Amino acid sequence: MHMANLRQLAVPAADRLIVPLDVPTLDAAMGWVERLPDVTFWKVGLELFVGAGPRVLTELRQRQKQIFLDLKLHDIPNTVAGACRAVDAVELMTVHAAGGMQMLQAAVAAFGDRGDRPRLLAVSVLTSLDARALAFELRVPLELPDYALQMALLARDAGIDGAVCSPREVAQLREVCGKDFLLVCPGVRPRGSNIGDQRRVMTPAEAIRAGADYLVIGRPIVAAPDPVAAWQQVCAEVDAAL
Ligand SMILES: O=c1ccn([C@@H]2O[C@H](COP(=O)(O)O)[C@@H](O)[C@H]2O)c(=O)[nH]1
Repeated sequence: MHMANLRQLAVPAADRLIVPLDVPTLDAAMGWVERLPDVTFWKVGLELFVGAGPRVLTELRQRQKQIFLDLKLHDIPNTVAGACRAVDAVELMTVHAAGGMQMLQAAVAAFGDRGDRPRLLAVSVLTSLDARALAFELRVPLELPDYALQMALLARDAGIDGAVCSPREVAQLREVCGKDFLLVCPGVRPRGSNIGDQRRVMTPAEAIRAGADYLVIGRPIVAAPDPVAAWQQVCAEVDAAL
């Protein structure tokens, strides 16, 4: 199934949720996989990949889990292409749109027409940034939603399959980038939960209704007093929004 067609299909909520394994060791990661057996899609980010190495991908694969390798590659084109060539058997992986057209095209080209290639996502604007940081720290002379859109369009023009964006921008990106552009949203917080270091958040139901294909939800589930109940609650909220 082409992932971008999820919204047109009756895909249950659980298959649209990705839970990050933001832990330092393989044991800790596999502990979560056992504790939340209904989670089918796990995200491996920098902390776990640096701490546990590629073995974590093998372990997840052996358990028939889908994998989002979220390394947010951002380097010169040759280096990013080399890293992409080394990636095997993951469903999704990330590069930074801010790496520019040549870097994005190098990432796409690195996979060639490999049938098992991951869907490539470009991070548009990190969900931990707000308009003030974009303007006064990064000195980007565009409004944040416009910049996020430009980053997504750059990625799409480079042949990237989709973008990581805040739910706040997902409706606009969906409208402009089209129905087949995969949109994956972190920065999702059930009502009343702690936003932590996230800055541009919406609830799971709002994010799905706005056009997200997948939601990435970590701490509201894993830091909840009862993570299984928190997971089930998010699934119910998303199911009701579909
Ligand atoms: O813009 C981005 C890109 C990636 N992330 C990642 O998503 C999860 C979010 O975890 P929470 O605990 O739900 O905040 C985390 O692994 C980030 O690395 C993001 O938050 N924003």
